[in-house]
Amino acid sequence: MTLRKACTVAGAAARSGAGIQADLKTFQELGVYGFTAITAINAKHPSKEQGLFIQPLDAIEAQLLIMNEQNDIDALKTGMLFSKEIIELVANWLASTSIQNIVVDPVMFGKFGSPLLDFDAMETLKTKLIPQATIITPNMPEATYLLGGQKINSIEDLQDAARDLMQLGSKYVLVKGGRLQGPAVDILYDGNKMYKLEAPRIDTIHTNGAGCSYSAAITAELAKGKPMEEAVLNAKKFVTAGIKRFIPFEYAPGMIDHRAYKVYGEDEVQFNEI
Ligand SMILES: Nc1ncnc2c1ncn2[C@@H]1O[C@H](COP(=O)(O)OP(=O)(O)OP(=O)(O)O)[C@@H](O)[C@H]1O
Ligand SMILES: Cc1ncc(CO)c(N)n1
Repeated sequence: MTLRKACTVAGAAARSGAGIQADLKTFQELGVYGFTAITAINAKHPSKEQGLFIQPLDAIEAQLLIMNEQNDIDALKTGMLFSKEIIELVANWLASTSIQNIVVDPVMFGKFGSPLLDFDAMETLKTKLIPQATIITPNMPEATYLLGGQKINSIEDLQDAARDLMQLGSKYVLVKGGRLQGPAVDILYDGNKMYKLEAPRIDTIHTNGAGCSYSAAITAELAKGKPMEEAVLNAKKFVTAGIKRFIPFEYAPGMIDHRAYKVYGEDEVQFNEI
């Protein structure tokens, strides 16, 4: 069997729970080969004011060109892109390729609200990148910002947000309800059918990288040729297992364990059309 290739265009995260490192670990665990293009280095520490190092555009462009030299990328995800200029570069490059499966994780904030997207980049994200996406995977605050301030406080609000976000032009929308109370519910919508994914909530603060790894797992599954519904369900199982076996960190919330799915097997996730 040919080894499928998945690619991530995202920021590096020093603790490796989130960002490029999380993506690469996820690709490896799910059996696809991973390519990376690093847009920024996120190395925040409580004792340091600024730990975000944005990479020059020519460095990012060089990585994109190298990754796609053989024109054999099966699926690609974007994570932290930070600026209008980087989003434009990635969007223009994507339009020049024949990549079929494009997962856009519209990363805007770190776990505790540090900005990972420039305030003037939102419009470019919405008009240049998202229309090229096969699926977008916003969490609740990201969905709210993409929808110009629409509040999300319930599962019904997640459903409304999924419907409204379809207007931005992706083929599928996955709105993640990680910040709601109760079970961990996400909504998948294809413009026609709507699905609810539900996993038991795990009582932990160590969920760093859950979102990045979720979109990376969807990318890996799409690279293997899985249909979207199955790709999202497998990805949810992957991320739920990772949260369950979290890796605590001393002075800050720790991260998910990317090995968990392979080591301990899958967890119960309900997937129903609603
Ligand atoms: N405590 C938890 N127990 C079980 N599942 C959770 C928990 N917290 C989040 N999830 C699930 O993890 C996935 C990621 O969701 P979340 O909304 O936290 O994304 P995110 O904010 O983008 O994550 P991050 O910023 O940490 O990368 C979703 O499927 C969500 O339902
Ligand atoms: C580099 C990077 N990407 C994404 C996130 C969001 O979790 C983060 N904290 N850091």
